[in-house]
Amino acid sequence: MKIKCYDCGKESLETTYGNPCECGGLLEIVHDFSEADADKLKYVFQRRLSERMSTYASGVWRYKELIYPELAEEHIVTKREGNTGLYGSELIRQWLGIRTLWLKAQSENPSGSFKDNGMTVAISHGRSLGYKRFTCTSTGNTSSSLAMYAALAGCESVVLVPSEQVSANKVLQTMAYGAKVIEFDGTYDDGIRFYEQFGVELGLYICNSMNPFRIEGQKSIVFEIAQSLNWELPDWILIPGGALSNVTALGKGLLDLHSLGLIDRIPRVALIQAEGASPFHEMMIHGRRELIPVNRPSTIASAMNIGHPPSWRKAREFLKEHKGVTCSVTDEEIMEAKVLIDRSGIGCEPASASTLAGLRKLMAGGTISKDESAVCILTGNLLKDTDVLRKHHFGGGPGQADPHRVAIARLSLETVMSRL
Ligand SMILES: Cc1ncc(COP(=O)(O)O)c(C=O)c1O
Ligand SMILES: N[C@@H](CCOP(=O)(O)O)C(=O)O
Repeated sequence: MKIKCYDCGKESLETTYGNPCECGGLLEIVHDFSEADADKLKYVFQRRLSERMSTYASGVWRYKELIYPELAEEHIVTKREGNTGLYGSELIRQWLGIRTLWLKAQSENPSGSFKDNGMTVAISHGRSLGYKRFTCTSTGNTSSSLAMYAALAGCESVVLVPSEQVSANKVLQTMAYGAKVIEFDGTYDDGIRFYEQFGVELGLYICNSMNPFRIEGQKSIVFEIAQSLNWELPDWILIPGGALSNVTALGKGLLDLHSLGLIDRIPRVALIQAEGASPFHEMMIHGRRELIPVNRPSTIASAMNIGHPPSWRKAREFLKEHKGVTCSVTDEEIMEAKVLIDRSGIGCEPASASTLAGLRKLMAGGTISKDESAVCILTGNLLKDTDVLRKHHFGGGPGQADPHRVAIARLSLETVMSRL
């Protein structure tokens, strides 16, 4: 395994972790899988499914050989993350009119989002280097995950969080795990710029997704999907896009599986952004060579409220080379899809629902056919954003909007029966 700059190709030391290369490019982990044996790997991954207590009970560390083979087990900080459900929903399938649909509920992770898949690897790496203080900037999920693993490892965390357009639940979750939260005026993009400028001087271990160990861990999401489907992936995988670490990891994971011979075809990937924060989609549909940042991104899907995604070059390369597509959806479309996902019993936060909204749009536009199969990756938990839920279900005030809520003056069998 080596660490290389994606842009200038220079090889880096392991201690450069969460900072960009001197040239400003993103670092990337390059594995040598030339000795790997696909059948043996399949056998090992299958056997580990029955693990309950060991490190390999984790849905991330089950694939250690493809993620971070060199790391000594004693350094691993795990909460048996991953192992999330892959569900079908007849309600949603019929709403779309598609042949086959699965929903991958990353919301079932220990801190409630897909961030745990990458964070367990980043924190373990940082700990192996002797770090005791970890940091990130975040719209709330990265910080919750970071704070949880840092606490688990007996370490400290300090996080930079925009003072507006983030979910209070996520900030509270982060604080509850013991992180020092520094609020600032600005967006996630300003936080990233701060680390680009001062990351090295700070001397803390940075866990944002420019950290290549995060990307390695996040690859396990598609490894799990592939293993659950007996190494036969669907025609399409839909994923939400903000900073674009998710799609970058998905692409890298798919290429790993393909080069190892664990899958024989790479499915098409659809990257979905929220209309108010869609600089990547805009670049792709207009065929621009450079991304034009959005200075004031704004969407109800606060997890994707990002105007200058750090991983855009990597994301573009994968999507271009493997017939990927992009799409943007409005906040209304996101909420319509979210209500359905919640009602299906699976549930998710707004950002995740963009995948289903995007699938519907791409079907309506003829890009995806009803005879194809798809997986939507649901990245975060329903309870991650109760402000949005409150607004939707309470509308103008408690009890007013949702037809499932009725008020009765006195609790008696007659009054309850009269409302049934
Ligand atoms: C719940 C959720 N969904 C989607 C995203 C977007 O993923 P990415 O920023 O990796 O593109 C994020 C933020 O990263 C998120 O927290
Ligand atoms: N939604 C994210 C924003 C992207 O963060 P990163 O982990 O990709 O750097 C968050 O929860 O902060």
